[in-house]
Amino acid sequence: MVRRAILSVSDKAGLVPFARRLAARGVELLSTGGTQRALADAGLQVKPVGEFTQAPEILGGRVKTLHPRIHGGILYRRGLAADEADVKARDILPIDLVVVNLYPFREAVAAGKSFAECVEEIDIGGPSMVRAAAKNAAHVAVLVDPADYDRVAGEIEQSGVVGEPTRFYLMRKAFAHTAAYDAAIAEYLSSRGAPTDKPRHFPDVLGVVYEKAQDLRYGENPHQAGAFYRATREPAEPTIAYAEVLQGKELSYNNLLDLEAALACVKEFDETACAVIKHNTPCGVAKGDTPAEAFARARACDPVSAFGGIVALNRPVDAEAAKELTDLFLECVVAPSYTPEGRALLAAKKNLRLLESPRLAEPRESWKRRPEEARELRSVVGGLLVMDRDLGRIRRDECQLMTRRAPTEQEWRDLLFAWKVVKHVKSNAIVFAQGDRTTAIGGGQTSRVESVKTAVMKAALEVRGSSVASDAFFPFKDGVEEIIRAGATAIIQPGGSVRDPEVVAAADAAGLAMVSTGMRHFRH
Ligand SMILES: NC(=O)c1ncn([C@@H]2O[C@H](COP(=O)(O)O)[C@@H](O)[C@H]2O)c1NC=O
Repeated sequence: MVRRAILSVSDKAGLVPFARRLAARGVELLSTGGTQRALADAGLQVKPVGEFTQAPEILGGRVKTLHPRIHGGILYRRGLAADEADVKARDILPIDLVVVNLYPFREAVAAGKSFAECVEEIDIGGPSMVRAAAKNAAHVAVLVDPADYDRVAGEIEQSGVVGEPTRFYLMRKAFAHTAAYDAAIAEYLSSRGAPTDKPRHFPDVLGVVYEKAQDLRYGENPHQAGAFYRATREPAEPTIAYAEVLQGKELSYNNLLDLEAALACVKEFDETACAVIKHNTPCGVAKGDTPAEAFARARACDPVSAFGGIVALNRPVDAEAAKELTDLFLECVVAPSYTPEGRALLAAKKNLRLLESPRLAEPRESWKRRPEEARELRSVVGGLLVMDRDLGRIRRDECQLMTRRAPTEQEWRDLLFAWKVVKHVKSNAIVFAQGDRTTAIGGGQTSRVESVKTAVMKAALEVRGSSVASDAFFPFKDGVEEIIRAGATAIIQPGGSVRDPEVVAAADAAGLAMVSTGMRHFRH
């Protein structure tokens, strides 16, 4: 029976209605300063912790619940003679429900508060109660997330107790909560040698705590088990990790990888755009006046590869786009939303996995990244490689002209389009583009010239007159010569090869325009 609850929360969302439901079931409420005031202001009967412990809050709130009457009441093993004798001898009353969420330490760091202010936001009493209650989950329920209030209140209303499955669910959640909290503190402290130091870009300790979103049928191949973990807090930018699955077969490991690649590619564009991905690399990218047109143009770049592809669109899918999409066998589609007609048409393709990522429709400026979201992690055996995500973008005025001839206006448009796409193609990467669409893509080859040849060999569209992006410099002039042979007229590339003079001479001899970005976009 839940007789007594302690409530001590920084995030007061949902607190009052929840406490009201507890009080209605006769649960005695104990609470700390701010939480107690919030409850009392709402007209609830609530006992201040200081009154319960006969020890007032001291040190400006640093010590409020750290008391044997609180921790004894939480931790004693109900029914164990020795513990029962202890609590009786010391007049310790049971606390069967602990409702706590912690000082907003991460928010203080994100807000750029001083070291001393951030340290003051390290919660001590809260995690102690959470850990105590979680340890004693055989007898006590612990709530760290307002999303769970309703479930717990419902159980207490039904039976007066919180059932064992819920208590153990809450126990797991509580330790994950304190682990993530402590990991954030460790990472913050290890990112500087002394309080006044400027934080290091990469901390000495990486606080990586992810929660399992789902077990996957298997990993990259059926003999490899797989699971998908996601950050405990949803990022502000569009992400596959928090996209809603509207229909279709279960997502696989490879689907998730490809969806991430598709999403990353369309996120480059503010205008209506579509990316078709196969094996984690684009096989067609295009802008269009409508989503339907963008998809049709992207698909046409490599219609053979588009079969079984993964598609991302950055505009709502309407009936017209849905008709185009259902015309082809696709594995997955992700878009910011679907019109009811679009949704109904796509529903006919039962296996097609349909995902909705509403943040795709929000302006790029609102995609504010926390530091950990600007990092990319990859594992090696026994280690993690960490780097900044490739968020590099180039403006036209940042490019340097390498050749005698400068690009025409149309070529500039095509070059900058191709440059946005080439970043997402596996290295060595070569992208031909013309008229806001890719006309040929060559990637994943072990030499640059091979990537050019692959692009041209596979081209389903006319490549003559295209402009070309290369993700890294040309080590030899052979790649450029192949581009010239294909009839392309302009090139954008990082520049910086010792053989740049030969490469430029080849381009000049053919009347090509070539610009350098000074930025490389390897993607291994
Ligand atoms: N010092 C303590 O004994 C203590 N006990 C609970 N807290 C925290 O105080 C916060 C609630 O404070 P208030 O009810 O005053 O708004 C909660 O985030 C809780 O985790 C404490 N604060 C910090 O350690």
